[in-house]
Amino acid sequence: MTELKVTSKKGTGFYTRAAATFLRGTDDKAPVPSITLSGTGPAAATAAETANAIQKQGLASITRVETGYPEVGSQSVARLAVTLTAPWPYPDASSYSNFDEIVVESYALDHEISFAKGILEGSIELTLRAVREGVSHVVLDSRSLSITKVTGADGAALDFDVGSKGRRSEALGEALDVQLGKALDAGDSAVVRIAYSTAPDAVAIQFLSPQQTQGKQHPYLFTQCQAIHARCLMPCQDTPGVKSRYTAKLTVPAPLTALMSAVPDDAEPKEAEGKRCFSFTQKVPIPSYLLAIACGNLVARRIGPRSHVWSEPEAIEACAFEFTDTEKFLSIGEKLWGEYFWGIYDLLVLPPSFPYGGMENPCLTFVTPTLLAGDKSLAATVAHEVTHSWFGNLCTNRSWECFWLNEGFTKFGEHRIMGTINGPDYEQLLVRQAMVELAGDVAHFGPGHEFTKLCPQLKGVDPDDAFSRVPYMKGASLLLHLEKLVGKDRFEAYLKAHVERFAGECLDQDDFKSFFMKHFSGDPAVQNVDWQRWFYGCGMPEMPVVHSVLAEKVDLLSSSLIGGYEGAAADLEGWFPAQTELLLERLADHVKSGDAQVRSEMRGRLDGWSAAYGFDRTKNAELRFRWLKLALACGDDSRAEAAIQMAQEVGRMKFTRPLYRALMAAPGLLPRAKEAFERAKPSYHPITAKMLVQDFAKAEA
Ligand SMILES: CC/C=C\C/C=C\C[C@@H](O)/C=C/C=C/C=C\[C@@H](O)CCCC(=O)O
Ligand SMILES: [Zn+2]
Repeated sequence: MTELKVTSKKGTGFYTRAAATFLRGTDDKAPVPSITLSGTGPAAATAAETANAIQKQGLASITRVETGYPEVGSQSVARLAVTLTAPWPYPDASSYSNFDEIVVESYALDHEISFAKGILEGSIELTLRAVREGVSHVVLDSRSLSITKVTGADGAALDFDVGSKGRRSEALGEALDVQLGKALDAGDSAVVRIAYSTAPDAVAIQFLSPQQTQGKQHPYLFTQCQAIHARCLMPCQDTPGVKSRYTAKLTVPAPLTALMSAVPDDAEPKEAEGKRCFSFTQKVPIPSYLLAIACGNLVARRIGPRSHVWSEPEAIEACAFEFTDTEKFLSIGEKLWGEYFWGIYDLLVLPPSFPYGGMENPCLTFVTPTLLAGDKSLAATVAHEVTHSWFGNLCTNRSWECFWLNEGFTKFGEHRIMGTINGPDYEQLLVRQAMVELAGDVAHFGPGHEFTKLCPQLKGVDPDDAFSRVPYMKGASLLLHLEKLVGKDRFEAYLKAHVERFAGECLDQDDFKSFFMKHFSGDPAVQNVDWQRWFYGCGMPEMPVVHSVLAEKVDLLSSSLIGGYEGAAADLEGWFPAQTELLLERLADHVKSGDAQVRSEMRGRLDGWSAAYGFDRTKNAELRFRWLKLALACGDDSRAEAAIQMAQEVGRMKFTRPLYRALMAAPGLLPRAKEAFERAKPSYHPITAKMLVQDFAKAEA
């Protein structure tokens, strides 16, 4: 093991310089397994800061900072495990694009959707602006696109290559490098037009046959671009660090309707020769991950002054009923964070294979049909997506390494909106419930895992692999912590100022911190925030202090049930479904932390609980999912079929992945789970299928 030992009372700068000298002096083909930094100070913080500084200088990729910091003699030692790699040459860990030299200001899409071939065929015209002197090429992200022609503004062909200079990988796809035919000065514009078609197995797109839709008459298509799947749809700078305006023309078979994350140009499409042509404009610059397309037999109902809900005709009444609170969420958001910027706020309820609860596509949030509980009880997801109108869509994370700036702010905002409606005690209940779920995800990765950091490193990593509740709830925990330091009113004023400052821009954790510290400049309350630990520390964050009578009621009932009380329907009278969710989480925690005897005892009580509370009959997907997971954790094989059925019918990964994982973990059920997965695979969205293939590979390894 090659080791650098630095023993000093000096600070981070000293360590960083010493580590940098050491790294530069080594043969860069030989990996350096570890560097040990020892110091008499708080070595843990120093190690984390050093790792961050080394990374920021592009000297090395730090695989992990070990936690533990044992005492060696009188010193506490922090160990940095370092893998020496060539500095990352691109401005974003998840993109090959050279957006530090030239940016896409706007683009125009022109596509025909071919359901027969399972592809989109057409072109994109990019308007570029150089941001450096002498730029002669543009590098775009792409994945499996068939590119037929690349031309400039005058129609003359431009040279291009795909995946050259090692810019091709499983995680990032292939760089499309286009020569502009001249060197641009900073501020100069250029136009590039690319004719291409998408691949039939594009991960961003799911094509559904008529049989897979509710109406069974027409095909359906929808996209999911977050995090880095827009490159399967179009050559683009697929980084949240670049925002562009777009227009689009979509030609689809009649009588289908096309929708996009934009405002339709016309009330009705142009129709001719069995085809319909829709056009759209998104005049607010957005990052590539917010591009979205849907096409199917779709109808709309008005649900508010600026909102419609869209779905297949068979579900439209249920959808219109479920989402009537949308305008309430929007107007609370406006009070808290300022003007709603996007004109319309429509919802599209997708088929069950939609992989997420919701996706904040501007002007047209996509949501899962698992929100249709029939009693509006799961509409908090809409409050979440509405909150993205400010946090994420307007003030955007600069890269996926600071995804928490989208999701942590949004989770905080979602809870605040729901708390404004149902009271602060309810908000605290949601926080408590979300922290339980966060603990589950941290335990799943392991408490020292890179992905448990608020700002993880993602070089060479598929962001889908890093996705968890960490950016959501560790991020929201940081905001709750800061709010506690400065007080609620001052924090609310700060959030408004944050939106004003970063609207239309991108930010990372350093921008966030600088602005926060400037806003509260000189305030002693914020001088001791341990930013390093919040941003780069692994594992669970400090738990927000939660006082919730609603949550206490849950604790009381779960203790009674665990203690042998049989339960009665009246126990849950007047309860919010979120309380019942927490109850089921609590019971599952008890089972997971117990031994075989505990599992068997709890298994024996399941039928009684279901008789009392109707768990086996619930139509609420959140409750059904938790109930089935609890049953599997207890070793109750009699409910395995119901779990398999839910995992097969619902493609929302929040449910599908843990259900399969629970089945895989149950003694003897792995082959049955695998067989069920193989049968259902053709109906899953490609992202869900990809993640499940990985989950099964891990379980079988
Ligand atoms: C630190 C993590 C780094 C990068 C991840 C970035 C994107 C992850 C990618 O997998 C896409 C995520 C899309 C999420 C969309 C909606 C979620 O808020 C839904 C949450 C789960 C659910 O309710 O179903
Ligand atoms: Zn979100």
